[in-house]
Amino acid sequence: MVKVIMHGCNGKMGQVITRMAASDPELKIVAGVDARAQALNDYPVFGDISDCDAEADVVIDFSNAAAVDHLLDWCQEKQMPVVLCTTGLSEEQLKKVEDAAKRTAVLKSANMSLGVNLLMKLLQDAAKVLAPEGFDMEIVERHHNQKVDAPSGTAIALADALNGALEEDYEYVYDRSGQRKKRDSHEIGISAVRGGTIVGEHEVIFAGEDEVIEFKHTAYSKALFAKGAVAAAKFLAGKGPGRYDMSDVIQL
Ligand SMILES: NC(=O)C1=CN([C@@H]2O[C@H](COP(=O)(O)OP(=O)(O)OC[C@H]3O[C@@H](n4cnc5c(N)ncnc54)[C@H](O)[C@@H]3O)[C@@H](O)[C@H]2O)C=CC1
Ligand SMILES: O=C(O)C1=N[C@H](C(=O)O)C[C@H](O)C1
Repeated sequence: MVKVIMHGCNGKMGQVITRMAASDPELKIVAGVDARAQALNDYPVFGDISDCDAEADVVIDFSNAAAVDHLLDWCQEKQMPVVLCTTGLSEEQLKKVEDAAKRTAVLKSANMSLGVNLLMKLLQDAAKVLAPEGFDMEIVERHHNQKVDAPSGTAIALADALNGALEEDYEYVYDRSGQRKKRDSHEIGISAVRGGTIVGEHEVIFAGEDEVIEFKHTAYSKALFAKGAVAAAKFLAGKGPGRYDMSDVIQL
C-alpha cells in the first residue's frame, strides 16, 4: 500500500485523484495539504505542508507555482519522494527542482498522460526529418478559463522535445503582436487559447511548402492526468534521490 500526501487536495486535480484513490486498493491518501480550507475529504487536511505529520511514502503535487519552493524545501528535508505536476515554474524554480533531486526522488512532468508522452517521442522523429527541410514548427494549446499559467507546461515540454531532437537551437516566440517582420526559420511559435471548460488540447503544426502535417492530442477529462499521477506515485515510492519523468513510468 503506497501512502500519499495530496498537495493541492482541494483543487480540481486534487479532487479527481481523491476520488480515484478511494477505489484503489494499492494506494491511500493519508493526508492532504491545501491553502483553501474546505471540508471535502475523509483524510486530514493541513494548511501548510510543514504542519503535516502524517507518515507517507510520496507526495503528489497539483497546486500552484507559488507553492512549489516551500514544497521542495520540505521534501528535501524529509527526503520525501515527490511527483511534481504543477506547471508555470520559473527558470529559478526549475533549477531548484534539479537541486532537490540530489537529495530526494523528484518526478516532474507537465503532462501525466500516455498520449502526450508518446507524442513527444513521435515529434522528435518528425522534427528530425521536417525541420532540416525547412518546415516551420508552431504549437497551439487550448485550455479552460480557470488556468493561470500560459503557455501550458505541456506546450513548453513539446517545444523542448522538438528542440532536443534538432542540431541547432530554436527560439520560442510567444507573441508576434509587437513585431513587423517575417518569421525567422529558427523559431517555434507557441500560442495559448483560454476558454470555457476545455480540458486540454495541444496541436503541433509542421508547415512546409505546399504541405502541412499536424499532430494533435486532446484530453477529454482530467482523469487521464490523475491516472498518470497515481502510476507515477506508485513508481516513485521507495526510490532514492534522482530526477525522474513519465518515460520512467510508461513503456513507450
Ligand atoms: N502535469 C499534469 O498532467 C497536469 C498539471 N496540472 C497543473 O496542476 C496545477 C493545479 O491544477 P488544478 O488542480 O486545475 O488547479 P486548482 O486551482 O483547481 O487547484 C490548485 C489547488 O492548490 C491549492 N494551493 C494553492 N496554494 C497552495 C499552497 N501553498 N499549499 C497547498 N495548496 C495550495 C489551491 O488552494 C487549490 O485548491 C496547475 O499548475 C496545472 O497547470 C493540471 C492538470 C494536469
Ligand atoms: O491546467 C491544466 O488544466 C493543465 N495543465 C497542464 C499544462 O499546463 O500543460 C497539463 C494539462 O494540459 C492540463
